[in-house]
Amino acid sequence: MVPIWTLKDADLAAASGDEAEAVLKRLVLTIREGEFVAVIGRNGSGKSTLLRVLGGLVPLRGGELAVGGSGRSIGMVFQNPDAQLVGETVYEDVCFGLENAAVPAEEMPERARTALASVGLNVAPDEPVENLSGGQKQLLSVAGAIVTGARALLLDEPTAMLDPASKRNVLEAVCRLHEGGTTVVWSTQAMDEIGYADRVIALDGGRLVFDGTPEQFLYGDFRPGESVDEDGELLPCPCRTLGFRLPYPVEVAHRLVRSGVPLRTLPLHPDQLLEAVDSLCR
Ligand SMILES: Nc1ncnc2c1ncn2[C@@H]1O[C@H](COP(=O)(O)OP(=O)(O)OP(=O)(O)O)[C@@H](O)[C@H]1O
Repeated sequence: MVPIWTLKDADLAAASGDEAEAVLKRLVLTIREGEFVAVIGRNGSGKSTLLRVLGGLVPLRGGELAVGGSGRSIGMVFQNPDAQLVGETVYEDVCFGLENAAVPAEEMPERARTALASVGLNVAPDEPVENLSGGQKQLLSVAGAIVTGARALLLDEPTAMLDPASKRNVLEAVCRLHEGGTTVVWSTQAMDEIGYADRVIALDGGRLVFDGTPEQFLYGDFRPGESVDEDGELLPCPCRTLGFRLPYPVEVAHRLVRSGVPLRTLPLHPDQLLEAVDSLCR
């Protein structure tokens, strides 16, 4: 797969420039065409900064960033939608990116309608942006990022303000784009979202502390069908070691395995857990 972003020893200081304040520290990372990368970490760990660096919004202080392939055709969603919404109305805002991308005027209404529908933003196109709720603004900013058909998306906690149904709409819309080949970098605090990615990277104090698959992050070295010591701890895995909470279905799976239930798959989502339990009962 073609590399899109390659970071070598990337360093970035906070505004003070003090080494102790560094926000990215010697980061070595390559993100390739077609990947769906979930970026996780506590508040202040450097997730937004990393996305801004990849998006070319913040220059590095040290090290290198090479950008290739579809890294030049990106759609971005900022953590705070107010920092990115520019139109007075919903329609104007979602068309802004289309104008910049020189999309013919006659194509705009249909493309805008499709993008708004795909994230499930059900408001009138002439609704003033200032009347939208925080979550509706977040949906609008996701629609604005995907409307141009960008081949790479940088999404900074795009579901942080969304209700469960809207969160699902956005996840499904982004998963559909990923299935069509779009590269996705998605930062999140929500552990239940990382199972949609095919790669997880974890940051801690600006350093990369994990880089692997969701299964490795959530189940460590455990393999389906293996048994564990019933008196032992839950399965050791980077998610727990790094102090994050397991997603609920994964925690249930860990407990089932510890109780001697021979799960044949490693569920990441609630429906996969149901399927895994169902298959044991058949
Ligand atoms: N413009 C800025 N000026 C100075 N320091 C900054 C700036 N932006 C971020 N920082 C610092 O960089 C560090 C990483 O911040 P960043 O926003 O990247 O973290 P994050 O992981 O996205 O956090 P959160 O989950 O709270 O959004 C923090 O210590 C923060 O104080």
